[in-house]
Amino acid sequence: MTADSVAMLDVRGLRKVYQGRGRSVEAVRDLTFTVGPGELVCIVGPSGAGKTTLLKCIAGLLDSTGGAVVLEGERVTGPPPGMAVVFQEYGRSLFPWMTVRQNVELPLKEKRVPRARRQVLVREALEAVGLAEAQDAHPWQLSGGMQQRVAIARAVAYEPHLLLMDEPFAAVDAQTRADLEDLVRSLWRRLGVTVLFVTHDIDESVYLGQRVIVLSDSPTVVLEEVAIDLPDERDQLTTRSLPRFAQLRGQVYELVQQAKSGHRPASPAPTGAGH
Ligand SMILES: Nc1ncnc2c1ncn2[C@@H]1O[C@H](COP(=O)(O)OP(=O)(O)OP(=O)(O)O)[C@@H](O)[C@H]1O
Repeated sequence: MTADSVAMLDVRGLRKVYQGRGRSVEAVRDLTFTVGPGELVCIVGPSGAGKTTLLKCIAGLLDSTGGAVVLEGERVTGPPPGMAVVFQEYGRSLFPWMTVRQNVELPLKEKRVPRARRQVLVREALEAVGLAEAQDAHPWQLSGGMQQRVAIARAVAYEPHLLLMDEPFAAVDAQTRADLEDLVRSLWRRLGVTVLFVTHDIDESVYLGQRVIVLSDSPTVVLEEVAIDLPDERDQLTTRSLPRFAQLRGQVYELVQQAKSGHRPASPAPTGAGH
């Protein structure tokens, strides 16, 4: 990103301390990073690193203790209109009593999109994820991978500026996962949406991302950012067998191992938030 371009997402000195009865847990210590418009950025980190905490703060679902999340120049203080989230638990994110079409349409009704436009957006989104035929089915009649595609269609139909994905493919089988990864890449390239994708899968982060942000263990800071200089045209077989893919995977793997053993960056990331 150039210095004068406006960040789509600006996370500045983010800190989150959970307060319990007589006990506090510092989950996120000091996170600073930006995501430019149209970028696809992956975040990896060891289990418990605070990835979900970070995403909830970005999505405005959780108040931070310090620092700021700024989306398109506006500080996030609650769920922002320009954002959609796809969670890991597709089973719980779709309403079982609604059809596929109704599930995809629901957020558009809440956004007060006129009926005719809603129909176009729903149809296009279901076509984009290959589920046009299943629009009258109920989620429980579909496989796990298909349900997750409905969740992706719902997010895409909403026309978000920023799409947040929280380990969205952790619960599907390997073959479905590969298909869904390709679906995300093709939607991203076609729609020009900005994507922030959280995963614990190192291969997935390298395959998908233009950039991988590696988090330390909790209390979390950014350990390192790795630029993924693989060709934009990616496919599961060719890309994953490139020597450069193996190098990048090795580099990210090494960083995640360091994170697990408690390694912190040599000089702390600038907080810009004065704490
Ligand atoms: N509501 C809560 N109250 C207290 N501590 C919490 C709460 N939620 C999370 N934590 C703690 O904050 C830290 C980060 O948790 P978080 O779930 O964000 O990590 P994660 O990277 O998403 O983990 P995983 O990869 O295992 O899903 C952990 O130490 C966790 O125990």
